[in-house]
Amino acid sequence: MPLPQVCVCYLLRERGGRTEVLLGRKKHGLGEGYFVGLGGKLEPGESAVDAAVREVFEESGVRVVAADLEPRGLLTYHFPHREAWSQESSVFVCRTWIGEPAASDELDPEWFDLAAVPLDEMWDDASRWLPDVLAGGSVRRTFVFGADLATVVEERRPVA
Ligand SMILES: CNc1ncnc2c1ncn2[C@@H]1O[C@H](COP(=O)(O)OP(=O)(O)OP(=O)(O)O)[C@@H](O)[C@H]1O
Repeated sequence: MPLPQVCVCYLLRERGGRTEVLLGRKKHGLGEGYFVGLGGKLEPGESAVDAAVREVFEESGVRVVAADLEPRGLLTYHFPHREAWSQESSVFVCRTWIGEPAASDELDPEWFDLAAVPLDEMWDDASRWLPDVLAGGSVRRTFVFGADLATVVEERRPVA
């Protein structure tokens, strides 16, 4: 069975010569309480890019267009102790949008300097790839979570 597909999109802006990323504490659902980027599940037949455009709008009220989304990779999450949580996430970064981020049912968006991303309040895998992606990199990685459903117990990179 293919894994359920989700997407995440990190909005980046420049402020005073520094780069900031838009995150928010997830109000409910998978990962409740963690700081996350904007994103969610793909609808049937929807591409990851189209889902990211839709989710960014639903969760923050800002409009991005598909051509401005920079694809930055694919993450596979395995939860052997809770198979329903296993999923695959397409990762995007976006620097152009219309509107001002506003609170939604999903999260209250906040800007963070890239040097102050709250990695200790995010999913455990984030510290292993997010700083690099926000600095311009890409990621292709598989993370396996343990029985506590929170700790990464194994990390795999694709064989070259
Ligand atoms: C396990 N380690 C993880 N580390 C970092 N980020 C993770 C994650 N696991 C899920 N994510 C992100 O969470 C969103 C999907 O979550 P999910 O609950 O399926 O979606 P959400 O409730 O927002 O869905 P809808 O808005 O209903 O579509 C999506 O952005 C996805 O990239």
